[in-house]
Amino acid sequence: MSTGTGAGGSAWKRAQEARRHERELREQLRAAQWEVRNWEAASEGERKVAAKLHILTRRGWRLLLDRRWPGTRAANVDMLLVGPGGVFVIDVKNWRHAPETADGHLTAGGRVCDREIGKLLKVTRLAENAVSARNLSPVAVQPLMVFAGRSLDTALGAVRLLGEREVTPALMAERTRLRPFEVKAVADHLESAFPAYEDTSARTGTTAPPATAASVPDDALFDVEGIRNAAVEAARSAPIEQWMTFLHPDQLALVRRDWSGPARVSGPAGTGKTVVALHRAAYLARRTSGRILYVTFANNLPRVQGTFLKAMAPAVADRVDFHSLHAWAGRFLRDRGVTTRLDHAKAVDAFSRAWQSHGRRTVLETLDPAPGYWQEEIDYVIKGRGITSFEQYAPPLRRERRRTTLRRTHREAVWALYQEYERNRVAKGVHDFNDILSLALDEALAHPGATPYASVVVDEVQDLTFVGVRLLHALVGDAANGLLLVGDGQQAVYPGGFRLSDAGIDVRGRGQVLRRNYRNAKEILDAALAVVADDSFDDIDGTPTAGRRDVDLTYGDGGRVTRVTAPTRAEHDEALLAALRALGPGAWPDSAVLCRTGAERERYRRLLTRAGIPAITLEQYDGHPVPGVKLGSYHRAKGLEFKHVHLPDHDAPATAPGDGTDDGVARERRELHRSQLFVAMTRARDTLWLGSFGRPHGRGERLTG
Ligand SMILES: Nc1ncnc2c1ncn2[C@@H]1O[C@H](COP(=O)(O)OP(=O)(O)OP(=O)(O)O)[C@@H](O)[C@H]1O
Repeated sequence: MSTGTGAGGSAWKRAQEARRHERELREQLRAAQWEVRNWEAASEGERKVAAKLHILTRRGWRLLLDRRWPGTRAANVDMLLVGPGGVFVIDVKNWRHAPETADGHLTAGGRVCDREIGKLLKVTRLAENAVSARNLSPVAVQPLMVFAGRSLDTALGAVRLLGEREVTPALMAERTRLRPFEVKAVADHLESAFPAYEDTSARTGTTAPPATAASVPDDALFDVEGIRNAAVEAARSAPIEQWMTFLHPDQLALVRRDWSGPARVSGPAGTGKTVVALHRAAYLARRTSGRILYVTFANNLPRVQGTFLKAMAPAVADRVDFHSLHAWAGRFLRDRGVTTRLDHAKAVDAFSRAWQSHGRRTVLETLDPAPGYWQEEIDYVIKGRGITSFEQYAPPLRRERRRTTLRRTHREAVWALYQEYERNRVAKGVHDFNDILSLALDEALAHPGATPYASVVVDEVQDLTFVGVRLLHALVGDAANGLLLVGDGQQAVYPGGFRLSDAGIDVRGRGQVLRRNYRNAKEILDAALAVVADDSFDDIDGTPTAGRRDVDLTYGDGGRVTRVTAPTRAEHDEALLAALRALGPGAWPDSAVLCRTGAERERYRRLLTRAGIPAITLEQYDGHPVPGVKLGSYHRAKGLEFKHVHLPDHDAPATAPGDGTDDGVARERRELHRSQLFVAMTRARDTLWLGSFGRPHGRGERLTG
């Protein structure tokens, strides 16, 4: 065995490598100190920090020293640093007393120094403004206050406070968001936007420093090991996604906009609404000392979106709370000391009993003999809209997105069923999901200002109920930049609906529509739009919208839609497995199998397991990459996307032929099915697999175009 191959040998090699690296870093620091030595505008402290940061310029960063603050005659910006980790606006402090942070204030030696923070934030805004011309999101611009001669790493609101020792490792550890040509373009742009204040040509001096023993730094504030670890860490982590840094000018304008009250962002599938919502949440978090609440309906999405925000804006991520609406409402009530007893199973039982005594053999059965439709009527129309008296429910109440005409006699029967359900539920001493929202709304209205939220961002708003939206509105009211509602009425996957104006939310003049699709290949979007082409819908702001909408595509041609029709279910399933195997394990993490129901999802989970194809459910997925195919229902797939999407049995009929369902009810159900299928299809970026198989009684309907 030769030396260097055993464990001891490789440890020796590593130690040698570490020593070489340390020597190199110390030489670099010495060279950097030499380069900034003539920087006369700077204090000694600034020079020390600049020398530390100068080391980064060997790793693709650009350091701009002592820049003029545009629009002022005398003010300056100590440093602007642009590199793989983004743009940093740096204020160097060389204070006699150690900086301290408490209760949101910065102090030193008993003196409050908040003005310094305010000044840095102001100049950061100017830098944000400048780089927006390069389509950079504000999240890519971070304010740093660096303390010469100190060792610390903390934050005050959006400002990170670092010691001279910590600053270099901290910046090296930032995940990569700019590629070399982008660093150059952004730095060049900033160089002209923030002109040099003094003649800082000394920073570009190239004369080699004399290699005397006296100039070798022996500096406790130079963290060689920290730098080495940060470099290893940075090399290990993948660059963050492009959309986490760069936005389309239309998106950027929305993210940075000042809204005088509640606002609405809509747009067809894949047009970057969630991207705008996430950047907006980060932007708002930077501008307020309050917290931001980011809410969706589905309970798996908050985890995923929280993971994304952490990657794109780690400095503010801890001030944005991601929750599903119901989970948040439950927590809010608990915090307020309101007792609740949410018990879905018992509530369902209360309804079943009510149906037995007040639904069956009534006029309701002539429209739909199955109880599901009537339970939805109670959940989404009556309780979802907070209706508490028959007078409110009686005609002419518009039942949004409910196609079936309910005459007065029908509504009376529904009301009797509802009252019986409520009696049964109360007798069991339990609450249903709608009760939780209503209780939370009452609590929020009774105690305005009871939550710490400065702003609320709602994603997938079309799936919330009227009461849910009112609750979120109640948290911030009509405050400027308070409520942002993001979503697309075409992607509603639950029955029923509401209009914002009925909820007292006025977004007139504050609504924006996004039109550029960044997700789907053309063939996929065409196939999906064909499904809903004839289904016009009313958006929550009341705008009537045609099913087929104008969308600008980012990805032109390309993409593949595969339709497989098998004679039997077994052959259909085999074809699905063959399609997954053809993709291969490398593609599985960005592939999904989506099903209409949870039961179907379980069925396909078993199928994949038996076939040896690893799979994780969307309930388990939190936005971090994991090996294996994602498996979930259409409902759970909302807001997500995958390179390859498979929809087995995608055209299963919404209603069985001859089951006694009224035409209106059947039509409504088919429409909802099409919306759900549309959502599932538009999750696909590159390939879409649509499976169907012959059913004994035929398909019952034709779903796809
Ligand atoms: N400016 C951008 N540059 C590059 N990609 C972008 C940009 N904006 C959005 N995207 C990408 O477009 C895709 C769709 O974005 P997003 O999920 O925000 O759309 P959406 O409108 O919320 O979609 P849906 O309503 O269908 O859920 C994502 O892959 C996102 O990364």
